[in-house]
Amino acid sequence: MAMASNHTTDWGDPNPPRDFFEFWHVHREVILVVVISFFSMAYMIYTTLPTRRVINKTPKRDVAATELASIKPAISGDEKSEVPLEALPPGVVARGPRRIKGELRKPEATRESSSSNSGRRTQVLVFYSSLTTTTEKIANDFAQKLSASLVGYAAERKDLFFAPNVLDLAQIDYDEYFISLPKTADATTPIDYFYLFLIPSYNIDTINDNLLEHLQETHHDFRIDTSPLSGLLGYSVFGLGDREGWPTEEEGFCFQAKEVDRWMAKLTGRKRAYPLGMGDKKLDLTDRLSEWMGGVMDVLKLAATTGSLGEGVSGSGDADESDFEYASGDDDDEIVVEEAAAVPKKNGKKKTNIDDVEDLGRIIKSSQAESNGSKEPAPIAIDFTTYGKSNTKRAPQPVKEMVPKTSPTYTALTKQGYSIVGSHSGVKICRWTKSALRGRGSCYKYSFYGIASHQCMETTPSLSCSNKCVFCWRHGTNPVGTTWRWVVDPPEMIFEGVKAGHYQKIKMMRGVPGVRAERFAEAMRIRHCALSLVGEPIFYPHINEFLGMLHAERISSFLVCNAQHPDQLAALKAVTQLYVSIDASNKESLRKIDRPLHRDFWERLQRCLDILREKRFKHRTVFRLTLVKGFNVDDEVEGYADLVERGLPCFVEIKGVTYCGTSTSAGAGLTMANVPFYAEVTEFVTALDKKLKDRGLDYGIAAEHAHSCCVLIASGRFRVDGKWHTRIDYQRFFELLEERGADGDWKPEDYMGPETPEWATWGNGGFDPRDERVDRKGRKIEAS
Ligand SMILES: Cc1cc2nc3c(=O)[nH]c(=O)nc-3n(C[C@H](O)[C@H](O)[C@H](O)COP(=O)(O)O)c2cc1C
Ligand code: SF4
Repeated sequence: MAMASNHTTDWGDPNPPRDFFEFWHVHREVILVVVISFFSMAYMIYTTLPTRRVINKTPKRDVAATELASIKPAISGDEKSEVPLEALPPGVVARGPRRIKGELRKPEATRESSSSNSGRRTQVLVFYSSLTTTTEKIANDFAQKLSASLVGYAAERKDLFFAPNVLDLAQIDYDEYFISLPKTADATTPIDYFYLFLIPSYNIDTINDNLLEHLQETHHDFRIDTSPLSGLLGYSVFGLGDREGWPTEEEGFCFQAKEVDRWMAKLTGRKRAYPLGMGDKKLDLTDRLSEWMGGVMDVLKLAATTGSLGEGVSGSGDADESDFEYASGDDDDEIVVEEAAAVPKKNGKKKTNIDDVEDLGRIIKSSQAESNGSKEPAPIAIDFTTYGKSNTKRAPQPVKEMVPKTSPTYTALTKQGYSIVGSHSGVKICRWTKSALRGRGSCYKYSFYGIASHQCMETTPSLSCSNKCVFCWRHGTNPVGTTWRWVVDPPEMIFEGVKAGHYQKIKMMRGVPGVRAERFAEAMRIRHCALSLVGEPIFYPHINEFLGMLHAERISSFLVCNAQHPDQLAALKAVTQLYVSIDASNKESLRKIDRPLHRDFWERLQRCLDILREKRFKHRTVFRLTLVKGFNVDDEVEGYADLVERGLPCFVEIKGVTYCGTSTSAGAGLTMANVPFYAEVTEFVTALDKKLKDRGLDYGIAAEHAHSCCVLIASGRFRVDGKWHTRIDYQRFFELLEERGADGDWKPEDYMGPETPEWATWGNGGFDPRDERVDRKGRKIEAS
């Protein structure tokens, strides 16, 4: 009976159980239901809060619970265009009990549309530390200049800034600025804060250490959001140091500014508005500072106008921020063995083979609908590469776009980071450009020819090509064809479009950890153009006009072609350096490796070599050999020597194919095993050099870039008094061009540059000593 009564007990039982176990036994079902319901409700409430990281606790540091200091709005909303900058009263900072909370990132909506009634103002705070007063003076002077510049801008744009406040880090309470943002008493005048830091470095104990400790502790304090300053509009740091005592960054030059920059990235959750600047007070402080200030001003105006830092590759607030590295495999025209690029799924089917002529038909069809709706008359198709009989019976076809926006090719290319310009051109920034911006090394073309990688634009006016090379890492994305059968975009449009695309991508690097302000500023002036991205640049019917536009802006041109378009090659006007890719030394090997669409591919290659031979006293001509083990290395040295003898190029670049990824390339069976070791590349180069010498040809091994597995053989024409001069005098090239015109008469020797730096010459590795060596994860590599 007792048992039965226990089972039937409920909240109304007049005989409640006497001990805990009895109670549990009797009420367990009800208790469980209540407990589960409670937790479910709590969870639901928690997950629907606007921000999940609200911590309603006082931070570990004591914060005085005083009234908020009141602040008069600087101006009323309707007066804003006439009222000058007004200094923010020092009492602006909040002193009340603090509710530390994280913030969701603001939507990147432009402020312009709402600025008239938002009444937001931007307050720049210039923090500095100083022991021997250099930075103090600079900070005050800097703030004055900034203020003057903002007054002008505010008058123009009706956006008002408060006058910058200069704050000595030795005098302020860090809690007020670095645990949360200063708050204003007047909620109707919301203020956006922008922090600037001027930090000298000291390897002795100074106030800098307190600041750094504070930033670090705040980031690690579990009671505070890891990015409590994410509401900042932006921040940027400038370091002062002395290279006399601390010559390099590794030896401590500006080390504390770098640290402040790093911790602020974490605390602000990626709000680095402009790259870290650094100046040496005895050498270049004025130049570097004004450069940095110029950049900061531009970003400030943008941020104040739009409420955001604009598009960008975000920096990182996470623990690995200094190790942030990009996925590689996007080096310029490097040939890379990698996983075949997957074209987006269509009807659930993944397409991994290449777009070929049949695919083009499909692309054309898909774009047909688009152009049918257009009222524009279709441009006339140009077929300039095929000289076969024309099919007179075929009905005239409307001309289509090579890469229409709706095509899978477009989607795949943009996913890979290309900006497609018009309907057949592309631009992308290569990993060396990114690397050079961060002082982590430039591409081999810097070592060999003095190309500044951070000022180099990589582009192509034709995404289409006439080969299907087994190692092409654009498999599945680039269209192919033997004839130009597409709409032809005007060169002006391509030129403006690729420049805009390039600059936009550079700007996106602004917040990336490690980007140097100095290089960033330089990168905003393109000096070189590598026409080699993907596809075949001379396929584009207006390539000469396009080159003329580059040169008119004093942008050098390195043009790479695939030795399949002899007529276009012959008609090519001046370029700074002209490349022909030689992917194999004999017909069979070339067929296997390049899988050319032209039936007379070998004859075309031979004709191209003859043209190059003719041009060698006009252009700097280069053979590019890409070594793919198992395809074009073994037993081919003799054949390559024959080709060199035939074309007599100024230079022969020999490069091992690059590996990136794990699987085979487009069914061609390429794996890591096809990537030669550097020792194998050098062995091949030595053998080729010997063969050339045996034939009495004046060539020698001039330079190397072991990092990219690349070696340069040069003609004796570029050896002066026993020293190699493989670099280019770009200034002289443009002078010659401007004096004598694109068809003018001059020789490559006329714009031969200075001596190849010793570190780049054969036997010395080729790594620029100014740069820091890091591995793929960004870890420093010690010099061996
Ligand atoms: C004791 C001492 C230590 C220094 N340590 C470094 C250092 O580690 N790295 C660096 O780049 N500069 C270092 N400097 C150079 C200062 O950062 C540089 O002179 C700076 O301009 C000083 O700014 P201030 O006059 O505002 O204090 C040091 C200078 C002194 C006097
Ligand atoms: S030449 Fe220019 S595009 Fe090519 S790898 Fe170097 S920096 Fe990049």
